[in-house]
Amino acid sequence: MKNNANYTMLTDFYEITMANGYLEKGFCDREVCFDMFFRKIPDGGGFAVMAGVEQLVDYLENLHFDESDIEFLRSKNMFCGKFLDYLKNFKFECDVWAIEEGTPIFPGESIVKVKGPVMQAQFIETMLLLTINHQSLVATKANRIVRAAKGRPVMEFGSRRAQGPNGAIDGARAAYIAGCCGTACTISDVRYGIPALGTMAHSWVQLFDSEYEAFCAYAEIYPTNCTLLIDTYNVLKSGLPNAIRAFNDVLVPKGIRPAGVRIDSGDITYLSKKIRKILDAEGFGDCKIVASNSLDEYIIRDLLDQGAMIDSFGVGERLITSRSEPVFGGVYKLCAVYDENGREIPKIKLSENVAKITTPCAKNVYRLYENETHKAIADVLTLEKEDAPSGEYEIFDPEHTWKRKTITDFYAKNLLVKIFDKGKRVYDLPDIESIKQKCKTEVDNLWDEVKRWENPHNYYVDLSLDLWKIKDELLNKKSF
Ligand SMILES: Nc1ncnc2c1ncn2[C@@H]1O[C@H](COP(=O)(O)OP(=O)(O)OP(=O)(O)O)[C@@H](O)[C@H]1O
Ligand SMILES: O=P(O)(O)OC[C@H]1O[C@H](OP(=O)(O)OP(=O)(O)O)[C@H](O)[C@@H]1O
Ligand SMILES: O=C(O)c1cccnc1
Repeated sequence: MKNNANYTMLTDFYEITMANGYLEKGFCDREVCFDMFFRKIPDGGGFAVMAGVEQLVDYLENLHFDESDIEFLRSKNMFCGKFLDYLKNFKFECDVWAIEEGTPIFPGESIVKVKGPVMQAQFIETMLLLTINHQSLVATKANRIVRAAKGRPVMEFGSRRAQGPNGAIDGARAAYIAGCCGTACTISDVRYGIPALGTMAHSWVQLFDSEYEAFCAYAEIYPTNCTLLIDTYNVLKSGLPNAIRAFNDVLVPKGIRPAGVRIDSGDITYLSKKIRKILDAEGFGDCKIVASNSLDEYIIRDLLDQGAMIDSFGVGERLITSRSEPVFGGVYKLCAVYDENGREIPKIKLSENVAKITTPCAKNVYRLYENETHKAIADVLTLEKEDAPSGEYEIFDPEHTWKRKTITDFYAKNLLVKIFDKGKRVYDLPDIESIKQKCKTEVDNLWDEVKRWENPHNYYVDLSLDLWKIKDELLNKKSF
C-alpha cells in the first residue's frame, strides 16, 4: 500500500542551496548521472540485501512543493524568485534504475542509478539514501539472524525499541523480506501486509491473581493459538507446571493442542532442554518452545551449538536497530555529465583512500550465473553501450589486474531495472511475497563460501575492460 506521505522537504539543506545555485548559474537543463553504491558490508558479512525500493518510488511519486514549502523557503531570503517559481511547477523528470528488492548486493556496484536534470537528480539524494540505507541495513541484519536460526521461524519484535515510527514500520517490512515470518508491528500489516503475530506480555500474567488463572484465561480466549509466557515468576517451579495444568484443564478437553511456551530470561539452553523433556513427558511433544531476550545471530548460533531445544525465536532490539553495526554506508555520487549533444563526460571522485575512489560513467550491472548450478559467479559493471557479457568472458580484479579468470557456461542478468522513465513510473511494484521469495532464491544462488560467518569469500565485483580503461585514464589524469 502507498504511504502517500510528502517527504519533499526531508532533504539536506545543501541540496536546496545547490539546486538554486545550479539554476542561477544556468545549469538548469544540464543532464547528469548519479550512482548509489555502498562500500562495506555490515558485520563483516559476505553480502547485503537490497530493500526500500518501494518506499523510494513512493517518495518520488509524491515529490512536489506545497505553497507553504515555497513560502518557507522564501522566508530564508536566500533563494531567487526564478527558483521559487521553478519549485511551484516542479515535476519529477528523471530516469531511475534500481536493483530489485530482495537481491543480494555487493560493495562498489551501482544499486540505484539516476539520470536527469542536475537540479532534480541532486535534490533527491537525502531521501534516496535514507530509504535504501535503512531498509537494506535491516534486511541484511535480519537475513543473518534468519540464517543463524537454520530454518526455525524468526518473529520480528523490535517496534518498541526502533528508532522512530518509520524505523519500526519500514524495518518490519525489511525484516520480512529478508526471511522473518512476521512482525509484532501491527501497522506494518495494515500498510504492507507483513503478517502481524505475537504472544503475550508479563503484564498479562501479573494482572491475574495467579499465573494459572492468567494462563487459563488466555487459553479460553485463544485456544487455537495459545503460546504462554512462562518466565514471569519461575520457569521450572511455576511457569511450566501452571502452563501444563492450563493446557490439560482448558485445551485438552476440547481436543485442541497448545501452540507453545515462551521464555524471555535465564539460561535459554538449560531451560529449553528441561522444558522440552517435561513437555514431552506430559504428552505435549508438539508444543513449541519460543525464545526471546536480546537475541541476535551470534547468540542464536551459540544457543543452537549448545543444543538448545528452541523451535522459534522472537528478535527485537538487535535486529530492528542492527545494533552490532547500525549504519549502512550507501553513498550517492555523480558519475557522468552530458554535453549539449548528449555526449557522456565521465566523472570521478578521487581520494587517498582507495575504497573512496568512485567508478565513472553511467553503468550497467550484470550478475553472471553458472549455467549448471545457477550459482552467482561474479558481478560485472559495464558501460551502458556495451553488450551483456557472454560466451568466453574474462573477468579481472580492477585493483589487482593480474588476477584474471576466463569464464564460460554462464548467463548474465542485468540487475538494474528501469523504474522511472522521464519521471513516469514504468515498473510494476512486486508484491511483498514475491520480494521475499526473490530474496530466498537469490541468497540460495550464492555459494556457501560467500555466506560463511567468518572471513566470507570476497565476491567479485569487476569492471569491463572498457570501463576499467576510462577509470584508469581518469586516475592518471594530471589536472582537473
Ligand atoms: N545459553 C546461553 N548462551 C548464550 N547466551 C545466552 C544463553 N542464555 C541466554 N543468553 C543471552 O544472554 C543474555 C542474558 O541477559 P541477562 O543477563 O539480562 O539475563 P536475564 O536472565 O534475561 O535477566 P533478566 O531477568 O533481567 O531479563 C541475553 O542476551 C540472552 O539472550
Ligand atoms: O529483547 P528483544 O530482542 O528486544 O525482544 C523483544 C523484548 O521485548 C519484550 O520485553 P520487554 O519490553 O517487556 O522488556 P524486557 O526486556 O524487560 O522483557 C519481550 O519480552 C522481549 O524481551
Ligand atoms: O508478541 C510478543 O511476544 C512480543 C511482542 C513485542 C515484544 N516482545 C514480545
